[in-house]
Amino acid sequence: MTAQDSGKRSDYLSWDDYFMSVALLSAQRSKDPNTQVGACIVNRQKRIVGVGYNGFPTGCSDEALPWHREGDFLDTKYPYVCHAELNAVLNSVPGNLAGCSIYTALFPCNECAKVIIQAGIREVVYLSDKYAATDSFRASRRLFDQAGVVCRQLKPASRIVTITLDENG
Ligand SMILES: Nc1ccn([C@H]2C[C@H](O)[C@@H](COP(=O)(O)O)O2)c(=O)n1
Ligand SMILES: [Zn+2]
Repeated sequence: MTAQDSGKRSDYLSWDDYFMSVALLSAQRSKDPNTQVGACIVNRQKRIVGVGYNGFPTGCSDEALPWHREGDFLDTKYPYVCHAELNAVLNSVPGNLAGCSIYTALFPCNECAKVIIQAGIREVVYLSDKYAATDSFRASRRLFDQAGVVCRQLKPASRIVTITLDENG
């Protein structure tokens, strides 16, 4: 019997698109007004073992710290925000991340690159590389290259994934 004869749906999400969609859905939780990033860690058995998004550390109010991009360093978000990839690693189910892949909406910065490498993650799948020209992201590339972590930009099969939160489906 062919796939067509079986009646199976043909427009289901690929694994790559599915895991990136989970990362992007997680990003919707971010309070950052400028850039919302989500990350999803997947093990070799294609099981999701951690998700995260960019936000302030637990216990630090989303209203008491600044979300600004400019101004004195201490008056911007940068010294306070935890990146999506860091949170995905820290939120992961206790165990081993060795050999896992991380799906992230935005290519990891150098600080997250160090965490990803040290956690044993071997593949980075990203959607956007909008900060590729900055030193932080150039450093990440260098770290990943040396550590043998494979990076690939996802070219999604489906550009739009629709989720309707409606009790009638
Ligand atoms: N791979 C990345 C890159 C950035 N982030 C977070 C950190 C900030 O909340 C935001 C970047 O802010 P922007 O300079 O674009 O206003 O994105 C991350 O979680 N993961
Ligand atoms: Zn980072």
